[in-house]
Amino acid sequence: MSVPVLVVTGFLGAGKTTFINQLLQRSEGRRISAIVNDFGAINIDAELIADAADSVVGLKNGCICCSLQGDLLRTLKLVLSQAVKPDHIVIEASGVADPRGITETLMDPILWHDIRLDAVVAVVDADEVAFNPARLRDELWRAQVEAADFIALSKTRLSESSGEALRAELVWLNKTLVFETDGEAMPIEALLVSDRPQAQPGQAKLGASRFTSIEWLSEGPVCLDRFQAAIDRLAPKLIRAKGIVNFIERPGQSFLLQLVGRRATLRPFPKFEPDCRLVLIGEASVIDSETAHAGLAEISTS
Ligand SMILES: Nc1nc2c(ncn2[C@@H]2O[C@H](COP(=O)(O)OP(=O)(O)OP(=O)(O)O)[C@@H](O)[C@H]2O)c(=O)[nH]1
Repeated sequence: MSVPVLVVTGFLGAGKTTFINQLLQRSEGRRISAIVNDFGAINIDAELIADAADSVVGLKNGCICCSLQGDLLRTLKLVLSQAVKPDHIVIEASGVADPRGITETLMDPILWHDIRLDAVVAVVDADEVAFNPARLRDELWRAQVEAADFIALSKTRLSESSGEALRAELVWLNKTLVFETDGEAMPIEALLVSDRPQAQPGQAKLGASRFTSIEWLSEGPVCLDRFQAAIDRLAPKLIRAKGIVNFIERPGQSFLLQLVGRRATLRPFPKFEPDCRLVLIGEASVIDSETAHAGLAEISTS
């Protein structure tokens, strides 16, 4: 019997990891292996999912829709070679991935008998679209939504906006299977088993080259005020940042930074990690590694 695969796609910071964690929590005893692709060289998402899934494999430093297609195949083989096969495999695509590259990989003959693409879910950040309606015209955003069988709307409760433009767009794109990620009625049965049409091979894919991912590592804790000031300065140039940091002022406690568009949060991280690591993602035309590192340099200066 082939193992069904659920692909979770969605723009940078849309809420894919959060959604997968919710799904895993409601999976009622199914054995689920997760494959998580972070665009940057540091795989924060794999760590955020680690406790909830049966097994988690992180694929980093590239994108599984293009440069890491081979790695995805090898990882799937590895997951399938476990003593006990999973009931389901969930793949979190990076936020820059065009899902068509992934669905094509899943049809590779070496996996034909072992897995079957079951469904594609696109997580859509309703708050971001309300704030930035131009996102509806973004080619990558559209490719992710168009490839999806289901749309999971995240952050629907963050703003007053009714999300009318978004809903109209989804109807126009013929996306009727829409649900809210933080709604009680997440359609687990539909998400973990469904029939789907074959993807059309040969369509041009929107690669990761539009975005750049910048890593920053620092040994030991940093100064909280300087860190916040640096993030504030860099935020307008970024689409996404995440990482684990710890501060001189809060010994023994690590914090998880999440920045999506204009929203940044810093929350206690359940594990203590002595060093700091951040991934910053932006449009390559807006930010480069040098500018980002210059912006972060002050944090580490004692
Ligand atoms: N209020 C609210 N916040 C959310 C929701 N979904 C996700 N978030 C927050 O949005 C931020 C990004 O969520 P993630 O789940 O890491 O997003 P992602 O799509 O995996 O991000 P990338 O892998 O970097 O593209 C985090 O701070 C989450 O806590 C939601 O439905 N409501």
